[in-house]
Amino acid sequence: MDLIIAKDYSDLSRRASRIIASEIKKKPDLVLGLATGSTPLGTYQELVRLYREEGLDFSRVVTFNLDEYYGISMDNPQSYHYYMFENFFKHVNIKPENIHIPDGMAGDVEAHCKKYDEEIAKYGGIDLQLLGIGQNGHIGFNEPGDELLTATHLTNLTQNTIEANSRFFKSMDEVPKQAITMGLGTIIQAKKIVLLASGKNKAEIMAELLDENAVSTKNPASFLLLHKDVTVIIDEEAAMLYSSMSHESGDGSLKKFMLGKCFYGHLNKKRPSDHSV
Ligand SMILES: N[C@@H]1[C@@H](O)[C@H](O)[C@@H](COP(=O)(O)O)O[C@@H]1O
Repeated sequence: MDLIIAKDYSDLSRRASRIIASEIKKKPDLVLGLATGSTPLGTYQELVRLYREEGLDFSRVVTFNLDEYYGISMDNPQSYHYYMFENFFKHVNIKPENIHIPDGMAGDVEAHCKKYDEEIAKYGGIDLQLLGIGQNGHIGFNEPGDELLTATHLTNLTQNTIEANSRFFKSMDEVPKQAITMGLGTIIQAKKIVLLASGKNKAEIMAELLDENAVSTKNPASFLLLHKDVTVIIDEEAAMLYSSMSHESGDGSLKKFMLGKCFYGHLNKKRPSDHSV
């Protein structure tokens, strides 16, 4: 796992978009896994800018979104369909037939989920998966619990997630209580993963993820520690607890981060104390 500590949200968004752009240039028919929430918004804006100003070509890119609320239709402004079209798809030259998002109104959910995974497999799996993280460690809508499911499935949202996501809705009652999400297996099979976290409200979960070096179903994102190509990009606010804990280790080294390398992106150089494994 590589860790990049970006200066702020704009820096984080630029860095994430550059990684995605470089993968598209290497493989124009990239299979791109996409996330929603507020964190990737800046990344989408940057990608749109790269399309407009630098001709980044999405015409052969295939996308699969991580998740969708269950019980709301795609024209509902709170749906992830709506979000993706408004914030990204309608601004670039992606082909509608190359866009895949779980259907929140699917009648036979089980069959729909199965088909979603089959479709991903048909394209040879996801090349690059973009991820945000919930304050409770959820990725997609894989919530902490006693077990985590591997395949795409219908899931119940935890109270913590319902509360966190209620900021996008008029009232708590309107927040869907269920969602369709890719499973941990689908996510972890992506060839490359980029996880983004921004802001103080992600500091605790990021410290837990980066400092503990342990895998637990209580923190679904911890399974990313097992993946060989994960880049975590966080801004200084989200790194707040992680950095200070590490710096308090005495010699100023980021010694707890043993599984990969830490890179202070905005300083434009590796710190002498950084670990590379
Ligand atoms: N299902 C999405 C996740 O994929 C996302 O990572 C999370 C964090 O959202 P935000 O970036 O707004 O903090 O929100 C939702 O629950």
